[in-house]
Amino acid sequence: MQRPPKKFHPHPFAYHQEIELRIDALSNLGVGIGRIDGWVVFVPFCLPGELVKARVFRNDKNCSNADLLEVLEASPERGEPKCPLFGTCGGCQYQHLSYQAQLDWKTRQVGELLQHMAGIEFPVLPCIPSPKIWNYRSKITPHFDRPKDGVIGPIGFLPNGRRSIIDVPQCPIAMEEINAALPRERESARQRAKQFKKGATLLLRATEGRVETNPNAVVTEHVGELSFDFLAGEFFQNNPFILPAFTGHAAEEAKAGGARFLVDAYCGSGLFALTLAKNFEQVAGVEVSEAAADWARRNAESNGITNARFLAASAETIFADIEFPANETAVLIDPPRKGCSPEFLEQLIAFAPSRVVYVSCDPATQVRDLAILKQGGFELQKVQPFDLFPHTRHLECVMTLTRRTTD
Ligand SMILES: C[S@@+](CC[C@H](N)C(=O)[O-])C[C@H]1O[C@@H](n2cnc3c(N)ncnc32)[C@H](O)[C@@H]1O
Repeated sequence: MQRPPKKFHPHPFAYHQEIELRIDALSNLGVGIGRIDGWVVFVPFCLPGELVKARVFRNDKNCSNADLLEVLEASPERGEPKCPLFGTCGGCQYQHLSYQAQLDWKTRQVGELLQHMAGIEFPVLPCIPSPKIWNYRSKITPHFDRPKDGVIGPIGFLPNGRRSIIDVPQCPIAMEEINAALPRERESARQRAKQFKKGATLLLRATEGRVETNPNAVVTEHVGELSFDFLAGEFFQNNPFILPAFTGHAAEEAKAGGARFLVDAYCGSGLFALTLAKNFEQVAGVEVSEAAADWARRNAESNGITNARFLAASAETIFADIEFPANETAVLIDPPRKGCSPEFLEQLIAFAPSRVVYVSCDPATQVRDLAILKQGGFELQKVQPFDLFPHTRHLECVMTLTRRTTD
């Protein structure tokens, strides 16, 4: 048997002990959870209901981690993964699960987070599917490590829980044009191996049917009747197929209470501010990246939108500047994964808008912030997950809150 790593803690299982267990649930990292005599064991790539054989590689304080060896009794939801690297590559967690079951798990995951983290029992609406479930990603960024003796090793992504990059020649969730360009880009990097003193990251961004590899090139994405220019290396939602439904839902939720004004905090290059602008008299966006705020202004102009202005600043500063009456204002927030800062939440509560539409790619930090907003006088009205990332554990979740009336 292979020798355990120095830090291996031998209880309750020996290093590489083979165990059989029934999987009960999936964690929010998409990993199967089972129990042996009440002790929790995490096993990736298996599904609820399955009986599996697994090999323990780590015991933590109150759980163990094991690699999947064999599925002894398969779930009826189990399907054939499309990618030969599924199980090795860290990009996808759910290719072996039917698409409907993926949606069901994502819906359930949000409900459980609400219950466990904030003590809120709330009916989460079924996760909205992506219109395209393969070849939907418009951006990938394969990496490679420092070339050795002038030769580049694997070019791809980090495998699950391990440190060395695995070679990814094709990626079935990336757009067709990205897969068509990938062999050429990988070969071109290999030809230039001597130029790289360190590891590097390649960029492949597909818009308008072509692939851009220069992060500073201007690219254009179309959402409904609007077009958005931005730099290829910058943030833009990377599943364009679902964006009309996603922004349409945000629009419905923001205008539902009859608000006349909209604040879009963390607005990037203006996706929500500009797609929602026709529903409001005036819109104000705030974005910390000077460059992104500038693109938002230019996108307003190129789309003929005259009722939106953008501030390049940290999100909380918008409240000092805003002249909209709070009871006629909806605030849309779409922060990075880490969620909102305490300063922002404090200012938002003090401003007390009539509605908040909170969009997030990490429902855990969203639920954490929701608990603060609830204490600050807001009531949860609707929870709608969207599957921007089929076959992965990721999702976007839109929560609508209204201000509690005092009478
Ligand atoms: C998840 S992205 C959303 C962007 C935009 N809503 C979209 O969908 O394209 C989050 C954005 O928040 C910006 N950001 C991060 N921290 C910020 C802060 N403290 N204040 C304002 N914007 C911030 C980032 O630069 C990024 O553009």
